[in-house]
Amino acid sequence: MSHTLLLIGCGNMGFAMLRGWLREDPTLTVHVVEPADALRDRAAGVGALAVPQLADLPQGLVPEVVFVAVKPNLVEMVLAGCGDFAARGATFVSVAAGVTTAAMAHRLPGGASIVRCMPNTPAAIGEGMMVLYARVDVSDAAKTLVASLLATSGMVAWIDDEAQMDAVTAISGSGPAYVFHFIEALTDAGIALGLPAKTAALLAKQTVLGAGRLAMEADVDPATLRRQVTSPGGTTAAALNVFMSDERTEKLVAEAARAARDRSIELGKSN
Ligand SMILES: NC(=O)C1=CN([C@@H]2O[C@H](COP(=O)(O)OP(=O)(O)OC[C@H]3O[C@@H](n4cnc5c(N)ncnc54)[C@H](O)[C@@H]3O)[C@@H](O)[C@H]2O)C=CC1
Ligand SMILES: O=C(O)[C@@H]1CCC=N1
Repeated sequence: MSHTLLLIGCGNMGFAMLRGWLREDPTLTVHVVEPADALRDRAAGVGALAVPQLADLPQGLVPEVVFVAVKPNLVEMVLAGCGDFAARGATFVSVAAGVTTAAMAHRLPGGASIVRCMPNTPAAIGEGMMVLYARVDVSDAAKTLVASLLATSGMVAWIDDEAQMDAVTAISGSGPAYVFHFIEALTDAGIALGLPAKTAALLAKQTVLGAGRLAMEADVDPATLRRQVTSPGGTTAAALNVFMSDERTEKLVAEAARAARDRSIELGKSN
């Protein structure tokens, strides 16, 4: 069934979702509000109807879902201009890190239907991790619609405790950047060991892709998969001795995730 959506903010995350939606379902009508000319053109290029500001949208527009993908400090200001959509029954979905549904509700008419989502940028290729939290007053029909739309961007999971959203942000929201950083480091290591840059980059990317898919599809856990690569006294053991001595990697990753979680909490307090 065809749906009418509104996306406010079409930067990195907004466009990643938009591209996923329209690739999976070209019958969707997606209005976009995005002040930056080049980003509006990019949105129009994948089939959206893009305007610079809310006031430029068609009169009487009835979006079933309003996705808000602006920076956290702008969410409340944007929502303050969306009262008419709430009155027409829209469900609001914010992807902003840290911004609570209570802060959103504060800017919308009473009883507005509000969902919070923590997506990630692999949504652009239908491989996102889309984590959702709905306030108690969101109808089952609205939840089903939001989940089905976001399923076009990847895997959907619900949480029922909004406080967990800060941890979710630290793991899957920011997580792609950690993996990209690892790919950069593995590529640089390959180059340092004498591989041509293109070869090193290909090996690093395909290895991360293949390992991720195997971890997802295998019927054993990642620790078992790791052991299957590690011949006693072999090359992998030599490398893992570096990664694993003093639980170096675990400590580093835990510290990084804590920093992201703490920043998410701070972003919530400053709104
Ligand atoms: N980039 C990522 O991987 C993820 C980002 N998020 C969240 O998504 C939100 C957006 O982040 P990014 O896309 O990375 O930032 P971005 O800066 O790439 O995109 C924000 C967009 O909002 C536009 N904008 C500014 N004022 C506006 C207004 N009044 N009306 C409409 N659009 C306006 C900007 O021109 C910009 O294109 C943030 O709240 C962030 O916490 C969540 C998960 C992952
Ligand atoms: O860095 C950020 O704040 C956003 C939220 C999760 C990923 N990017």
